[in-house]
Amino acid sequence: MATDGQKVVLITGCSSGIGLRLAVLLARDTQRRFYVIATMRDLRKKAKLEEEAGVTLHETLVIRQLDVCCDESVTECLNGLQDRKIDVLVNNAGMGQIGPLESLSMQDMQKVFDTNFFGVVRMIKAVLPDMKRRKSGHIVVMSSVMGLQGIVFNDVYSASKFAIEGFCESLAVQLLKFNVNVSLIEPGPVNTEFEMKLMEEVAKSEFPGADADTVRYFKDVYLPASHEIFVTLGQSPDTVAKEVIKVIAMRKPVFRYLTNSLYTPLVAMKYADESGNLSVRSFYNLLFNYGTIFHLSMNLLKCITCNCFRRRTVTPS
Ligand SMILES: NC(=O)C1=CN([C@@H]2O[C@H](COP(=O)(O)OP(=O)(O)OC[C@H]3O[C@@H](n4cnc5c(N)ncnc54)[C@H](OP(=O)(O)O)[C@@H]3O)[C@@H](O)[C@H]2O)C=CC1
Ligand SMILES: CC1=C(/C=C/C(C)=C/C=C/C(C)=C/C=O)C(C)(C)CCC1
Repeated sequence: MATDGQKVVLITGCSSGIGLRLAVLLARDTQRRFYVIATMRDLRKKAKLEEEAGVTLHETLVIRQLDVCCDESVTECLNGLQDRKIDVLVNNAGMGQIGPLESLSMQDMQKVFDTNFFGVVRMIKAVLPDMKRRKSGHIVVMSSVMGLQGIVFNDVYSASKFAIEGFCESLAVQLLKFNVNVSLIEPGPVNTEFEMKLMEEVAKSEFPGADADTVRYFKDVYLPASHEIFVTLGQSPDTVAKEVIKVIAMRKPVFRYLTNSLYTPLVAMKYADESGNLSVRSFYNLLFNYGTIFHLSMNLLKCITCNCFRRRTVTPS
């Protein structure tokens, strides 16, 4: 049970990736500021979290079942909490989707919205009455740079994150009246199971309905470039989790938090030219026209981020 003064943090999607690492790092806080309710939809996947939680399990971390797409599961989980009290709700659960639009089924696209948009809406709707009554609370949402700037072949995933951005921007104003804060976290690529799950889907697909040129652009141009982005700019789930902890610990939390400064200029283009041409054409050129420059600049970034440039210039041979 949470002790006085401890913040109760409920996190969705803790079976892997950012959610798992956030749960573990919060539970291991040296000042024991947090009591973590780490949730996942399938408890058969809890072994990894249990292992990484170590001695914090049943102390500052408990594991509960919660599927963000299921009303009963959400109700049951919240009713099982002491006084239904949650200080911080972290909406982390989510799924990606890539590929030519023509080859994706409406059902699969709806699943993305059910998880990334309506899943978050369902969670917020469920905790709101208690937070409003207590006049305290913090709602954190794992959005994405793709909630601010669309990326080719990520049309529906990106739309689901844009949707949650609009929802949160609207809601945040009303909630301030009740002393409830809303924060959007905007990571760029993060090296979790996210990319692998996407590649598994791609490997299974025969791209029904998509023409040969589009499939070629997707497979031979987009996929290698995207992988390069993950390798060069990708953050670790720990890095993102630590940024989230900073936001959770703030007395006056910020509304929007970009975790990856290397990616920020790509998002900023949109605000530099309100016509949208700068970003649309730059992304087009980066993908289709400047293959060599793209490749070189990614390699340069890789060197800067891994620090080998500095080591080479500073360390005498
Ligand atoms: N990785 C990246 O590059 C980026 C990720 N993000 C966002 O970060 C969040 C976490 O992703 P990440 O850790 O990278 O990816 P992972 O795939 O490692 O983790 C996703 C988590 O969400 C869970 N989940 C999916 N659907 C549901 C559901 N219906 N109910 C409950 N849990 C569910 C998964 O559970 P299960 O194991 O059961 O499938 C898993 O625990 C997502 O919202 C994603 O959109 C944002 C920017 C970049
Ligand atoms: C920047 C960039 C690209 C890819 C970006 C990617 C792949 C970003 C992934 C972000 C993720 C995974 C967010 C999750 O929410 C392209 C189109 C290859 C080429 C042009 C420049």
